[in-house]
Amino acid sequence: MVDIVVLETKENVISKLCEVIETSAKENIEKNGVFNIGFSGGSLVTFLATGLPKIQTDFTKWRIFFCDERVVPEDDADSTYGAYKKSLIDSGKVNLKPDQFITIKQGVPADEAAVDYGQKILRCFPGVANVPVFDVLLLGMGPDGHTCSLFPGHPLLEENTKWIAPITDSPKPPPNRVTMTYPVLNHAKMCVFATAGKEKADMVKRILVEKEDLPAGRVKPVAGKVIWILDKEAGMHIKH
Ligand SMILES: O=C(O)[C@H](O)[C@@H](O)[C@H](O)[C@H](O)COP(=O)(O)O
Repeated sequence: MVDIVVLETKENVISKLCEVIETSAKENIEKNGVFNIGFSGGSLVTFLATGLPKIQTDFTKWRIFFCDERVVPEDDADSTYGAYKKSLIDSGKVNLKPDQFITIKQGVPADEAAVDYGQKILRCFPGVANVPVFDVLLLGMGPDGHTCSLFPGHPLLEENTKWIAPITDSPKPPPNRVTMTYPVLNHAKMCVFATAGKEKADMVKRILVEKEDLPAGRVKPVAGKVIWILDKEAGMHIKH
């Protein structure tokens, strides 16, 4: 099921995004005692740094994974974990500790980091049948329609076995990353795109209106839902 929400401003997108997260966190913590959520990088870092401090939740029950991560040192400006550490942990804005972030192995190449990350995830989902079921995966969409580190025309789009795959030729720098693959994305309970800005409007139209086969458009959880939260600029071609 695909829900599309078009709101006036980027601030409205952030508020709606965090409202959705807050509701899911409450439900999953009440049911399972833990909230397994995946973070992406890019503008989502700022969205969450702005919105998460305002939500009501027990952050100590959160376990945060990465939908994709750059294979760089954590103190590198390109590190997605590094960006969240600075904006959410070091800032003291929310009650999250470093060990609540399931981070990738440092100092190894992408292929080794990917295998290790898949094993780390498996340890967090004991007894998982075939694919871990995340409560929420927060996704971005690049201007080329990529999501996570799944890029148009890349062989990784056809990866249907590995949960986490390496990429060493990312067209979006840096080149070396690990990424969740569609088997994981499409087994989540809920995937959420938070997308703002007129530079995304064309791609949003190609994916959501013209149904072109692009990476972000392939996110369709088999037993879950996907929500696109857009501001009016990114959603200018969406009839609502
Ligand atoms: O680490 C990354 O590069 C991200 O995970 C990436 O997939 C991002 O979500 C999109 O590129 C959208 O980024 P923006 O929202 O900044 O355009």
